[in-house]
Amino acid sequence: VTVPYYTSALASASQSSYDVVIIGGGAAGLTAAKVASTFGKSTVIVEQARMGGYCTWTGCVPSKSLIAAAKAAHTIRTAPTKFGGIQTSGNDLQIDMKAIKDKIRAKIQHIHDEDDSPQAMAKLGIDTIVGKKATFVDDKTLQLSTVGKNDNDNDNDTSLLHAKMGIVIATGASPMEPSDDLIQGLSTVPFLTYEQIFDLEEVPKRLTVVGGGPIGCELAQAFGRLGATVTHVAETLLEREEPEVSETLEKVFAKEGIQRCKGKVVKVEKDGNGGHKFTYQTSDGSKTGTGDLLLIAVGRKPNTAGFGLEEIGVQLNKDDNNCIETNDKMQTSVKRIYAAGDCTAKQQYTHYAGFQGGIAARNIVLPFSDKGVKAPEQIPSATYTAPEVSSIGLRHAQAVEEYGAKNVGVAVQSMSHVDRAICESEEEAGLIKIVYLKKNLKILGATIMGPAAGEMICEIGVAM
Ligand SMILES: Cc1cc2nc3c(=O)[nH]c(=O)nc-3n(C[C@H](O)[C@H](O)[C@H](O)COP(=O)(O)OP(=O)(O)OC[C@H]3O[C@@H](n4cnc5c(N)ncnc54)[C@H](O)[C@@H]3O)c2cc1C
Ligand SMILES: NC(=O)c1ccc[n+]([C@@H]2O[C@H](COP(=O)([O-])OP(=O)(O)OC[C@H]3O[C@@H](n4cnc5c(N)ncnc54)[C@H](O)[C@@H]3O)[C@@H](O)[C@H]2O)c1
Repeated sequence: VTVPYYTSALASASQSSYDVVIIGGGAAGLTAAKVASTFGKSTVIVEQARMGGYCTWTGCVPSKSLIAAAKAAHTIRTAPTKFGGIQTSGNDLQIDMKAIKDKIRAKIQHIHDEDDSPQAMAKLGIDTIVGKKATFVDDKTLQLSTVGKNDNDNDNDTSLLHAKMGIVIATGASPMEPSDDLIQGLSTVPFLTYEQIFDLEEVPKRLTVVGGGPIGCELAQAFGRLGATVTHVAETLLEREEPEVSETLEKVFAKEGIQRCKGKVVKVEKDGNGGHKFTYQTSDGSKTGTGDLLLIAVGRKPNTAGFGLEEIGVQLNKDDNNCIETNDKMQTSVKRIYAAGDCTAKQQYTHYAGFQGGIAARNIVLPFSDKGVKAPEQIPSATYTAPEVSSIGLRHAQAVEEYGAKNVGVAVQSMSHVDRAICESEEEAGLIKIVYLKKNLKILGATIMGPAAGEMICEIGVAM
């Protein structure tokens, strides 16, 4: 697999001093720039790789596009049983992974060109410097260096950039690649993360997915539906959701033929046939399994190292993967420097990253207006498994812990009683669960599992 990482340096910056300087051209940086520019401030984004960040290139856009293709394959396979009167000729659906990949690439390019590119930014009056890495010199100054040159190169290609009002750090996060202390032998066995998986041109015969978070669950199901024999190793599926979600997803995965290994991978090694063997720890001892291709999806770590943050006094949270500490105005421990998005690791979602970016920029350009705008704690999120899972606020157990069992009510509706779900043949798996305070019926949290759960949760968000 080859992944083109750097776009050509495309500098549209016309000056060396701006009101607001933003590091990172992902969801957080783009929204921060749009807000600062809307307030009439001169604004520049420095992006070391590709405008649009990880969501566009290796995250939401390719994953949701792949999931859509997998859903189409699944619909064709299951239509005869679900709806009757629709015939398919056996089970031999043809999947051309290269063609799917090419389509995904085209969608990425479309979104990049329209929404994220230097040209799109220029139309909004925002300058961009692409292909340069920003490193802090002090709280107002960044040094820019060409990406790809190593530290020992005699790099004449550096310049300084000054921020008159403030800087927003929006540098995102990268896949966690566990050391050999955590997964013995991992460094000796080829594996992929989400940074490479969307470049596959063939459906892997036997795919081992490690990790039961959103990435592991979404991709295990998608590749299963596209024809891979998937082994999914994870203690629990979507452990941050209500227990009913994990239980239901287990049943759905079993029905779709995904082999589940409930435990933690502790060791991997080559199996001698071009594949791998893994050992995982379960409640009743260690077990093994094998596969051809290994996908590691065990979390993402904030990009906060190697560009001078600590040297200028920006505090990192050592207990939380060295994410950047901010107050609720998205301001770091250094007054003129703000941070937003995955590098703050609060919750890693595109919409939240954008929201935080907007708050950071707004608080830079209007520092003296009231007390500043704050980022909310409760945000809706959705995981695009089938059925979709969305949630907001507290889970039942969290609400009980905070308010006491006798004060908390729960309303649960199974999808099997929802007429709309029955019509769509989607009633088998899913629920709507709302957790509330009994005394005033205030909603504390909600979970939806079912078709379009990601859309439906917003209504509850508005109600909250
Ligand atoms: C497979 C996958 C699927 C996902 N699906 C969803 C989804 O469905 N819904 C959802 O809400 N979220 C999803 N996410 C999460 C989402 O992608 C992130 O929350 C979002 O991209 C965060 O945006 P950001 O701006 O903080 O960072 P990023 O998008 O990571 O952007 C950071 C940018 O900063 C640049 N940069 C870093 N350091 C420097 C430097 N020193 N100088 C210059 N530039 C620098 C990087 O090159 C990068 O382009 C998914 C993530 C993955 C991996
Ligand atoms: N639809 C969406 O909004 C969406 C989709 C994908 C990713 N994301 C964002 O990206 C973040 C990162 O996703 P992720 O799924 O990589 O991470 P995650 O942190 O959500 O989940 C990782 C999982 O891997 C497990 N794990 C760790 N080590 C393991 C081992 N050795 N063996 C087996 N399991 C192991 C953990 O217990 C955990 O459950 C998400 O939390 C989310 O914020 C969002």
